[in-house]
Order: sequence, then structure tokens, then C-alpha cells
Amino acid sequence: MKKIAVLTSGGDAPGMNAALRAVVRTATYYGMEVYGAKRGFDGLIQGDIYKMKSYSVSNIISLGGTILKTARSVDFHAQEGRDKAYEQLQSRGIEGLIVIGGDGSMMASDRFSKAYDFPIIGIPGTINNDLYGTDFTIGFDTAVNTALDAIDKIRDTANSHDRIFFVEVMGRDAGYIAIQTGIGGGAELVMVPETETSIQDVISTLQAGWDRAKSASIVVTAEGNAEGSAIDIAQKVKSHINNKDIKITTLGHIQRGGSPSAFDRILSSRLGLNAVEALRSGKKGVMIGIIKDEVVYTPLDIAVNTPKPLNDELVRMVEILNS
Ligand SMILES: Nc1ncnc2c1ncn2[C@@H]1O[C@H](COP(=O)(O)OP(=O)(O)OP(=O)(O)O)[C@@H](O)[C@H]1O
Ligand SMILES: O=P(O)(O)OC[C@H]1O[C@](O)(CO)[C@@H](O)[C@@H]1O
Repeated sequence: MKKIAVLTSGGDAPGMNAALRAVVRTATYYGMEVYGAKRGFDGLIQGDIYKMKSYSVSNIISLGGTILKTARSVDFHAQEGRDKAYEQLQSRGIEGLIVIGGDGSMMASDRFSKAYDFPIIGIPGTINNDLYGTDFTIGFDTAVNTALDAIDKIRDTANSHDRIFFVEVMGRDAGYIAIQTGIGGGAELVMVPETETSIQDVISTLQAGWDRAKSASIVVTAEGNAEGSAIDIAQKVKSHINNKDIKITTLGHIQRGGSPSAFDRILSSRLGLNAVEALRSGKKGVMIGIIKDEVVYTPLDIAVNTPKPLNDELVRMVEILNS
């Protein structure tokens, strides 16, 4: 394989640049030409594709975001858009594609790869960590560390004012960021979409803490909770407890930005390098991942459609460590 392309798609994640660097440098090392498509699948469709050289990725390993930019492409959902994307690749003689993104991007890659018999290797890049076939996705570790830093600061105010804080973290329908942030930040309770936690459960947990003379509490809530956002949950709790000072913090996109952690830089570099080697060796239609420190390949449809349950031990720990 002589010519390949790379793009970043879906939400940006810290470490995407480190992965791009690894892809470009590895392809260059093997004497391949590498092209970058701008703004995810939109760039493929519009032919916004440019040749990348080793120096195109200089000094980006420590940068958050993605130098190729990203998008949630509406046009790629349509057959016409995907046909155009294929023509753009064909007309440039590009023989393989590396897609760095989340579950939606892997689904799109599976569809495209099967429809046009086009070799694609997916690299899991999303702060959500919601992809089967890898222990960790690019950006998750940095997002958790950013959220933890925020929780540590919030705890100062919670303690000084004897307040209850509801802190909402991202993750879409997955509770990975919430559970790890909750454990690392010593939260009194973590509400994740994977486990049912009623408003009564929240009140009982908080009450148990007050009975043990706890004066401040932090509840970490995942954005995909059945009980709603942190604002919704706080309002419901407040209607049962009127003698407590309740505050809400939604961390939002702060979790997606910033310089990637050491863990994310190394994960991204490893996945990027191995993705190029996978294309060279004839692999296609798979997502690359790392499980128990081993590089593994999972068919894209399996990576997207297989649930990745939260580790039960982590869920169990919160209650015990808060007692
Ligand atoms: N079924 C599909 N068919 C065609 N294209 C799709 C499909 N699903 C997703 N895509 C494309 O992939 C893009 C990225 O998907 P999405 O917006 O869900 O983000 P993601 O990759 O899941 O990233 P994140 O986890 O950060 O949200 C979409 O904007 C769309 O262009
Ligand atoms: O930035 P956007 O497009 O609003 O997307 C937000 C979503 O993207 C993520 O940050 C990554 O998928 C989710 O955790 C969140 O639900």
C-alpha cells in the first residue's frame, strides 16, 4: 500500500494529535504517502484533503484538539455523500484510510468499508471510553484527570460552606468518566446510566453521611442519567431536603480540552503506529485497541455493537469507600 489517508471525526479528544503524529511519522518511515482530510468525513466528501509530511505534525504531541479539525458530518449519513467521499479517495489513488473517532465514526467506517470494499482501520478516539475492543479510548484518561482537578477544587468550597454539590460530567450514555472521577475524587455518590439510582437512594445516601456528622457532600452525575441532568436531579432532591445548601456544577467541554496526559500520548502513539502497520499488512474493517497491554483488532461492527459494561468492582467500591 503506497497512499493512505487519515481523518479525525466526532468529538475531539486529547491525544488525537499524538495519534495523527504517529500515523504520519509511521507512514513516512515506511515510504508511504499520507493525506489528511479536514473536518472528518466532510473533508473527504468535499475533497479537502492535503498531503502531510513529517514536519506537518511537528510539535503537536502535547496539543489538545485536532489539527485536522473534526465534525459531526450530516452529509456522510446520505448515500450521495459517501459516494462522493469514495470518488475523492479513488481519484487520488488513496488505497487505505485511518479514522480516529468514537462509536459513530466506527459505525460510519464499517458502513463505508463494507459498501466500497475499502480498507479502513479505526482508532478509538473519544473521551467517553464507550467502545468495546479496547480497555481505554484516546482522551478518556485526560478527561478524567481534568474532571478530578475540578472536583478537588469544588471540594474546598463544599467543605468550607457545608454544601452539597451535584457535579455533572460528560460521557454521553456511558458512566466511565463519572465512575472514575467519583472514585478518584472521593465522591459520596456516583450516578451512572448503567445502574439505577433513584432520588430516594440519593437522599438516603446523603442522610447516612449527615448521620455520621459529614457536613459536605459531592455527588457525581453522568450526563446520560435516567433521572436527568445534575440540575434536574438537584431540583428533585431539593424538594425533599430544604435545610441544605445545594449547588450544581456542569463541567462540560472543559473535559474535552487541554494537553493530553502521558497515558493518552503513549496510547495514541501506539495505536497510530500499529494502525499504519495493520493497513500495510492487509488488515481492514477493524478497530485497533489495546487490551491488557496487547494490541488487538476487533471487527468494526463488533466494536460498535457490543456493550462495554462498567467494571462491577468500581461500582461496588463507591458505596464501601463512602461508609
Ligand atoms: N450510521 C452512520 N452512517 C453514516 N455515517 C455515520 C453514521 N453514524 C455516524 N456517522 C458519521 O460519523 C460521524 C461521527 O459520529 P458521532 O457524531 O456519533 O461521533 P463519535 O464518533 O461517536 O464521537 P464521540 O464519541 O466523540 O461523540 C457523524 O457525524 C457522521 O458523519
Ligand atoms: O460537543 P458536542 O457536539 O455537543 O458533543 C457533546 C458530546 O460529545 C462528547 O463529549 C464525546 O462524545 C460526549 O461526552 C458529549 O455528550
